[in-house]
Amino acid sequence: MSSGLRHCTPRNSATASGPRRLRVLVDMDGVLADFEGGFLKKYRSRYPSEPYIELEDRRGFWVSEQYENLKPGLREKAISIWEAKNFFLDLDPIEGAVEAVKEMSKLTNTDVFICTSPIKRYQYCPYEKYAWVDKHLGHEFLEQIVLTRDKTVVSADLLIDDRPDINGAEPNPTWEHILFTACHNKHLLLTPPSRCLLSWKDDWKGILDSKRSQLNSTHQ
Ligand SMILES: O=c1ccn([C@@H]2O[C@H](COP(=O)(O)O)[C@@H](O)[C@H]2O)c(=O)[nH]1
Ligand SMILES: [Mg+2]
Repeated sequence: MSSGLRHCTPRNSATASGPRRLRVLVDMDGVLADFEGGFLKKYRSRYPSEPYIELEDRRGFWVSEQYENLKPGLREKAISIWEAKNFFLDLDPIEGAVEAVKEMSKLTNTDVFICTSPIKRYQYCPYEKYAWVDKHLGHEFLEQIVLTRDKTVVSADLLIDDRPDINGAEPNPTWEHILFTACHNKHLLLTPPSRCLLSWKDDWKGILDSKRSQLNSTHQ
């Protein structure tokens, strides 16, 4: 006879039958898709007589701010590039990203989600982010997309993201932020215990393994 109590094991806890699953969020722009390279190419082609910033001179997450500082009025021109049709769809994959994410998703006890912030002008961007994932990672990855403007409310163990400051409604996100190196953040000094990935050639598996050990030791 049932006691009326539900004895359920939280899906994400270590159990006698095995370790808990690791959940990894992987950002899209600047981590999987080459936002900065794609922007510069289209900006220079659309505004050939305007000044521009070489990728090695990029500083700060906001492209629009650095362009506005370069010349007043360039903020709107910069924004017009990523608001245009096919901007997000045409982005090239970052070197090694597609292979790494496919490999990551095949690891045992690992769930990978693509966690990306769409722009608020939604005519093209959300559709094109889905289309990009379909094109480069395959149809099955469409199940793994999280579109949000606030990544702090998404629960996971790791977030691999090129944006240095990730804030939102949740002051204590569950994930550890792994800063993915990009042209705009490579000059920042990380203070331990903050960790980074220099590229997809870097030891991302080592980071997942260490997180897994950390979680399995604290949850036993
Ligand atoms: O100057 C900029 C640079 C980027 N953006 C937009 O921000 C998001 C970044 O998304 P992440 O998920 O954090 O990678 C993307 O939609 C860019 O278009 C911006 O608005 N202004
Ligand atoms: Mg990003």
